[in-house]
Amino acid sequence: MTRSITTEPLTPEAFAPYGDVLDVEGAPDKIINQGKCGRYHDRARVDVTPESGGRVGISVFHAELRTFPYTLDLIERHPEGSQAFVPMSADPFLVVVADGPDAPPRAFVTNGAQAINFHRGTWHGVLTPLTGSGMFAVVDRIGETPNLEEHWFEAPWLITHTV
Ligand SMILES: NC(=O)N[C@@H](O)C(=O)O
Ligand code: NI
Repeated sequence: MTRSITTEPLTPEAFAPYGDVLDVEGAPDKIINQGKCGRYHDRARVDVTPESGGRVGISVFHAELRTFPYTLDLIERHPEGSQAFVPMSADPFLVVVADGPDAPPRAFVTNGAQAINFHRGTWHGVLTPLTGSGMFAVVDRIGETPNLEEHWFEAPWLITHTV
């Protein structure tokens, strides 16, 4: 049995229970660089549990592009750290989150000018680019522990998208 959900546009309000949306909506917090740059200051909660030996790191992911309908058969979470996906091309990508393994997932599509940061412990789908280079800077916890809990669905979710 395949269950289906459809995508919704990504907004900071809708995503708030799961993480942060990084964008340049509204006025910047600071104007810097001789007035040539707006700084949207401290807009994501990076958490790497240093007390458990974690440190923050920046990696680059180069992921294959995916298409709709997208079959979601796995969600995961990182109990010891947050995880940010920062696209290195101005392209929309799919962001899947869930309140728990037994809760229906929520699927968001970014607008091409957004990055996201999953809060520590947020159930999410893996990095899922849709168009562009598939290249992302990923800010997350570097440490000796796996920092990964996976849940494989008995029945996959089919994610559809209507433009
Ligand atoms: N495994 C890994 O580094 N990436 C996943 O955590 C992911 O969310 O894509
Ligand atoms: Ni992850």
